[in-house]
Amino acid sequence: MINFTATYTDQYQLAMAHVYFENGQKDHTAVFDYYFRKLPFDGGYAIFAGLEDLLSKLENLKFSDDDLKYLREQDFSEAFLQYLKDFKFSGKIYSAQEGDVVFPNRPILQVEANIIEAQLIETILLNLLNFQTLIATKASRMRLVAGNRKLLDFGLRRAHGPGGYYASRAAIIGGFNSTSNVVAAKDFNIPVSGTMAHSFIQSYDSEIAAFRAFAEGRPNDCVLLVDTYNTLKSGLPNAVTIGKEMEERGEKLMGIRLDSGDLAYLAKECRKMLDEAGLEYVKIAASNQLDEYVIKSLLEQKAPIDVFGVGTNLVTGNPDAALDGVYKLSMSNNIPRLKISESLSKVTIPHKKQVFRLKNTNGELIGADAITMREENGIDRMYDPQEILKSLPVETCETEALLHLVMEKGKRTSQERSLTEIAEYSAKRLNSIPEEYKRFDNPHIYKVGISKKLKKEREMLLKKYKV
Ligand SMILES: Nc1ncnc2c1ncn2[C@@H]1O[C@H](COP(=O)(O)OP(=O)(O)OP(=O)(O)O)[C@@H](O)[C@H]1O
Ligand SMILES: O=P(O)(O)OC[C@H]1O[C@H](OP(=O)(O)OP(=O)(O)O)[C@H](O)[C@@H]1O
Ligand SMILES: O=C(O)c1cccnc1
Repeated sequence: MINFTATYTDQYQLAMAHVYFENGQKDHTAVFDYYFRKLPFDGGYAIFAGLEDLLSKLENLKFSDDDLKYLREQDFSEAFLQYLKDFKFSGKIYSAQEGDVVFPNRPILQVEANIIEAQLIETILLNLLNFQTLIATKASRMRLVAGNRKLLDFGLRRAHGPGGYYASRAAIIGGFNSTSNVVAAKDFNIPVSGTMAHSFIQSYDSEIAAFRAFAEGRPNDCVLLVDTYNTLKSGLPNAVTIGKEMEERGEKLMGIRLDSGDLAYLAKECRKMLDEAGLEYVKIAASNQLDEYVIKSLLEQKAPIDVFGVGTNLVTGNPDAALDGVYKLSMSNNIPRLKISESLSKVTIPHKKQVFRLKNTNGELIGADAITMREENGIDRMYDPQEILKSLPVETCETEALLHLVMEKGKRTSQERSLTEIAEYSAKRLNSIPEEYKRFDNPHIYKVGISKKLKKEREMLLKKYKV
């Protein structure tokens, strides 16, 4: 595993920090916002993931002796290297809760720290949050269509290198039940599960001999892969024989797995044959390049599949290579700052901020999050940050503040939440979002607006900096 020390950063962060240090600006303060601009998978929402992981790493972030030795060979002053020797993150973080449903162009997290610390944690923050949010979102789309059927993560072998470790964590947040990834299961306390490979069957002289050996060796989690030679003529009949042998020993065959061919047709035929043999309890698992669309289609075809094993399309976030999450400066030394762009959608929002989820008086979501200055009390109208003529009256809405203080003086403000707690919270939050935002085709666009005060501040700064 990679050693997460403070060199898990981009060189330009160190170069900028060096300059701040040499210019006597090391105690200048900064506020940065984390947000993304485009929802992945052309979907209507994203699931925020990676926060607990990030906080743990920030609590322990420092430059090792080895790091300092390496940096000494680069172009940094001795005084700066001495500063880095004692570096630790001692700032504040306000954040959405991990697992929450989030939308584009609104802060998900805000960092307040001295400028060097805030800058040096940018890369690790983006690296952890962007990837896990992408994968948790992908996983949640499969959970939406799979109903209460089991979803297993099979992705480690297809993942982008060690990214598979974090993909397995994020998959659980999105609603997967277990993983085949042993190291992630061990480290994150995830249920581990697995079946068998084709090689196991090939390595015996006959399929039935392989099945028998496995059933005898693993009677408690025996899932037989039935498609190595011929699913309906060989694999399934052999699995039935083994199932019956296990019954005679007072054991139960847990399942069979299909990994090729027409999964709906084969699952229906296998279910019939298993039921006719009195093996109604034997589960049917399916795998082979599954994703949310194939799972949805299989279930629409009424395929009697109990368990879906998903690898490639889960852990690579296919077809989206990355979440475009960014980290933008919104205040420097208590002065609000702005980044100008030709496109209003890319003009940043200055100030320390709060984000509110808006609900009607019955407590139902109205499909909008409002961004205010942090100290503002309530909001009566929210304004579209991009289309200046659009606004929405919200004075009668109930509001839920979404950004919470999660780190102060570089330490968590509350106990680390377990992955199970995060996954349960995420399911609850996703459940509260109306269906229109969750459909795959042309989902409703969730509204994000800014308060009048923030709008005015932004316009003032736009005037000041626009050339
Ligand atoms: N009934 C079905 N409806 C929709 N999609 C299906 C159905 N059955 C299988 N699929 C999906 O169709 C794709 C089939 O891919 P492919 O043709 O490579 O598989 P295959 O026929 O099993 O070949 P191989 O033996 O090389 O794995 C997979 O993504 C699979 O999950
Ligand atoms: O299709 P994915 O969603 O990526 O799921 C993972 C795949 O990995 C395994 O195949 P592989 O050919 O690597 O090994 P095997 O010989 O055990 O089938 C498994 O049988 C799945 O087909
Ligand atoms: O346990 C399995 O069946 C498994 C694990 C990893 C990849 N494919 C399948």
